[in-house]
Amino acid sequence: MSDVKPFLETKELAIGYKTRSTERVISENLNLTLEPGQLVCLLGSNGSGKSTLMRTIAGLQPALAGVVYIGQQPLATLKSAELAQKLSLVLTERIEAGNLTALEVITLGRTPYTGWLGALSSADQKKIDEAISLTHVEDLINRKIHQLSDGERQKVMLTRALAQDTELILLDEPTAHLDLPNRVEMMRLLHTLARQTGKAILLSTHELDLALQAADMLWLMQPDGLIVTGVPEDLVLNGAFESAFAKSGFFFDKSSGTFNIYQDVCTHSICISGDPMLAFWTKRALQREGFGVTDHDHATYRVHCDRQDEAAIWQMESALHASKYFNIADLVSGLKSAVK
Ligand SMILES: Nc1ncnc2c1ncn2[C@@H]1O[C@H](COP(=O)(O)OP(=O)(O)OP(=O)(O)O)[C@@H](O)[C@H]1O
Repeated sequence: MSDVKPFLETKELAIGYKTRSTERVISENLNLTLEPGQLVCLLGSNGSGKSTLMRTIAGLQPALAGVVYIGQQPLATLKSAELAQKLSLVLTERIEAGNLTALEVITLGRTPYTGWLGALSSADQKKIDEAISLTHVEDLINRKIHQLSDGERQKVMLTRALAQDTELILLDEPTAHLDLPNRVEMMRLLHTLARQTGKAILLSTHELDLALQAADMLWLMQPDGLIVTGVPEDLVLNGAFESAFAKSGFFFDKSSGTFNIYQDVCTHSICISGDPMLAFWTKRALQREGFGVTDHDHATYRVHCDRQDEAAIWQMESALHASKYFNIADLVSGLKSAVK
């Protein structure tokens, strides 16, 4: 047991929606902890309850049962100004920022310390400058918020949360509007931030691959409403990761860490050997074409891939054929004619 005091803890928490006559429980008996310096990714399929959990932890909607502790204090006992000094929340939705510039929005992050009309102290200014330099938004700060792209605005909202300087940062789908390089950069930034600043960061995301690489812990919302937590690699090896996204038509390949589409596998198995990177992409192409791929070299067809003088070469062999190919497209055509 770790004796580190968590920044966030839930005890027997139930989340969901209640009207006068109905109660819809999304998930219950949740005992979750988030420790200093941790980056935790909350994953789950559409409608599994990620936003509901985020909103409940942030105090935007009531828990159906149980308690959320922020620091060591029950959330329900914290005044909103106190909460704003402990927890910042970045949502994906477009914010109504009127005619404000990015810098003005970032500066609003200091409101819990200065009050609405409070003047910025040099300490406030320092926090703002640090946040801007951490997220590299120097070129955006003088632009109006409504003139920024979704991805640019997302970065500004993260900067505002950093300026707010809370122990706990919650982000609902922070990579939703970003292109691939910016998604990778955002995850890397959040990971580094958690490490460098000791803040605890919880984010919900559909970026399974990036979450597997960047998160210290995953909180996996399962289709049955349970949340399984653990180090990403443990959850892959024990099958929890795969079952959180169980759906017919695809499967999670533990050996490559990728989701693959199921194909109708034809009766012919191909043994692939040779250069590991060439073999990886060759396997992908052959599986897409419906070939079974095996490690056994007594398979009817064997493909050996190699590099000679920088060029890639595929040698295909069977009892009846032996051919050389210089790209995957030709190899696939060759195999298709060979098995006819
Ligand atoms: N205001 C509401 N009242 C009743 N049910 C709701 C309400 N908002 C969401 N739900 C339901 O609660 C469940 C969880 O929704 P939630 O938005 O938390 O899922 P999510 O994991 O964030 O989904 P997504 O990945 O699609 O964003 C869904 O079945 C949804 O239909």
